[in-house]
Amino acid sequence: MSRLVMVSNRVALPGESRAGGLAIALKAAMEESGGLWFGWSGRIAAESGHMHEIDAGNVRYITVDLSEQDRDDYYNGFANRTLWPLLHFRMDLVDYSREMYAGYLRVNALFAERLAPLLDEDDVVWVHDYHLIPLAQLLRERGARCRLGFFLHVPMPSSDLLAALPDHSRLFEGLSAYDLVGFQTERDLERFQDYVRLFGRGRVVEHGVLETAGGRQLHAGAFPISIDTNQISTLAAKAVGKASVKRLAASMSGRSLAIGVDRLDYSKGLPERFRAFERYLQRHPEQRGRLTFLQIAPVSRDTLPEYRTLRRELEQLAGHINGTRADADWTPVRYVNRNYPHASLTGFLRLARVALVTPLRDGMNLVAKEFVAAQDAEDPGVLVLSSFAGAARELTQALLVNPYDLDGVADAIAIAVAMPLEERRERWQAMMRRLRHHDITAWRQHFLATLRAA
Ligand SMILES: O=P(O)(O)OC[C@H]1O[C@H](O[C@H]2O[C@H](CO)[C@@H](O)[C@H](O)[C@H]2O)[C@H](O)[C@@H](O)[C@@H]1O
Ligand SMILES: O=c1ccn([C@@H]2O[C@H](COP(=O)(O)OP(=O)(O)O)[C@@H](O)[C@H]2O)c(=O)[nH]1
Repeated sequence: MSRLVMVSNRVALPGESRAGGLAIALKAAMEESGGLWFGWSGRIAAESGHMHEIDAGNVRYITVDLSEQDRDDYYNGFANRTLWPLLHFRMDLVDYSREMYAGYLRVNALFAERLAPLLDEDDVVWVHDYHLIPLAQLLRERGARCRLGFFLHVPMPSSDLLAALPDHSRLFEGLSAYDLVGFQTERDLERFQDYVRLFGRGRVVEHGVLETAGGRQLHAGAFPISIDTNQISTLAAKAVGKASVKRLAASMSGRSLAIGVDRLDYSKGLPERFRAFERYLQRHPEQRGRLTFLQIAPVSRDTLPEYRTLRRELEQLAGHINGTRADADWTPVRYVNRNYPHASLTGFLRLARVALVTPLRDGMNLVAKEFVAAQDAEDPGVLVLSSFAGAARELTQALLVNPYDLDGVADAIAIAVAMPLEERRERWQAMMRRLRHHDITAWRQHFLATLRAA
């Protein structure tokens, strides 16, 4: 069997636990299959390029340090201030400069330089996410002849938005050096095909087979990422015995819990969610005091101005809602900027009657899937899910909402709180069937089998 080489900006090193779906999903996939995981060490050094090696179980981790300048231009800059907002349909937040783009290409070239000598011809290399779009081309230029696949974890936006990026054709034509390009959903794939046809100087030979300007054929498909369903389910059942979970349960004083769990990111629709919860309290005064909303929001990319502004806005909103709506013995919103490990987080999810997963745009959203897997089959909670999350394509039995429609989200919360047990069970069973079948192992195997056959 050929060796699997995963490449991603963020590598989940042994013992590390930090919010972020890509790292959590790849960790599960990597531990199952073994191989090499290559990426940024997360460390800053005087110069870029120093490598670290760790062997743990069947996985070898090789990571590279970056200089402050490279981190700022590549990760903070072009990846997270240009591509991230663009790919999440937020043109208003896109910040582009040639310097940042040059830094992005420089770090991709450095990764290719360090990785190419480690590759064998029969390796299968799987590159992840928008940080590393040009990597295949740079590896090929350095002699890599193995299979190369790419998976985009974030949405692929409408082609008109992509076309607004300076130098977009150079960037996206780089994808043609891969043998297979994977997206989260069919919609993402369709939008990419539109881009290739309308702006990418290429042609759609047939659905899933593209020809680029240079005449190279490339396969593309939808591969919705998932979770380790059994593991989350088992962990959640065990977690209810943990002290942190028991304390949360005791603190509810018989009230129901609504939960949100998201990195503190503007794509997650948190201000809109807080306002929708406030709207629920206004529109349903009879339910006042019956539901407490716990939002767990570990800080993310917190040196970037957009993220700091969001943090201030949420602090104000939580303060405003609590100041105007709380009672002496009830605080409507609990807002926590901590990162919890899965061992307790899954227990929190299991305690909740309602989960609010209402991103404005999200590639997939693993929290939505984890919430379903964490439920007690006898008394499952209700998922309120944005139709703009990739997960909504699969979890169709959730209460699907438009996160911009505050009244609609408020009504969905009220419906969720009042939903009879029978209906909750039916919806949950259908979603759980899907997740048992389409788990992280199925995702990895499907992508790799398609890549090997491409
Ligand atoms: O590494 P960070 O900059 O701290 O950000 C965390 C990750 O955020 C994004 O996650 C995406 O991948 C998830 C799994 O496929 C998906 O469910 C979610 O919708 C996406 O937002 C980002 O794409 C990753 O590269 C980051 O590591
Ligand atoms: O305190 C926290 C908050 C989140 N997460 C995890 O971070 C991941 C978030 O992935 P998702 O796909 O929902 O969004 P992303 O952050 O990748 O955009 C999920 O596995 C969460 O369980 C976590 O471990 N601890």
